[in-house]
Amino acid sequence: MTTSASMPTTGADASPASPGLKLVTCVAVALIDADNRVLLAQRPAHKPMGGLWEFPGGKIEAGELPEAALIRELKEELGIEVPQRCLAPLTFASHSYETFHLLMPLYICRNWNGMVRPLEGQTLAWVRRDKLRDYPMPAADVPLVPILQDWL
Ligand SMILES: Nc1nc2c([nH]c(=O)n2[C@@H]2O[C@H](COP(=O)(O)OP(=O)(O)OP(=O)(O)O)[C@@H](O)[C@H]2O)c(=O)[nH]1
Repeated sequence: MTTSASMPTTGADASPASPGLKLVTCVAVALIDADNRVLLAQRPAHKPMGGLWEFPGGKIEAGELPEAALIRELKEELGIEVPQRCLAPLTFASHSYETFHLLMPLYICRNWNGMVRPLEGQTLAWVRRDKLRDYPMPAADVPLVPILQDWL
């Protein structure tokens, strides 16, 4: 089989052996600044997977399109306005956690309006390509990092 940099990756535990696992659809973005750095946000300590670093985004609500959900989350979390045309799909995560299966498209975006601010008290970091591995991430995100690094 031929592989490509943008080939989606599937978590090792994602298999039909996990029937009944709730499917959670979430959407996330790698925001890339003028210095080619990527924005990561640290999950608050009190939340599941607290302390890990993730791409900004969140759950898609019922009846919501993925891009609309992402635009909404970026406004709520970071105070930025992202035109839909500035969101380009990169890859996706499909990963079984213990209590749910996460399906998460990952977009990339280089252009937005406004200044990125941590509106939910989250810690933010602008991370260079070769430092991405220094930031512990949720298991679903681990296979996304080399795809993003190839692209950067
Ligand atoms: N935004 C985001 N979520 C991720 C990433 N990787 C990953 O496993 N997730 C998981 O996807 C789900 C995202 O939903 P969320 O951000 O709306 O949920 P949450 O647990 O932070 O809070 P909430 O349940 O109060 O809304 C969480 O379970 C989160 O751990 C990622 O890179 N970005």
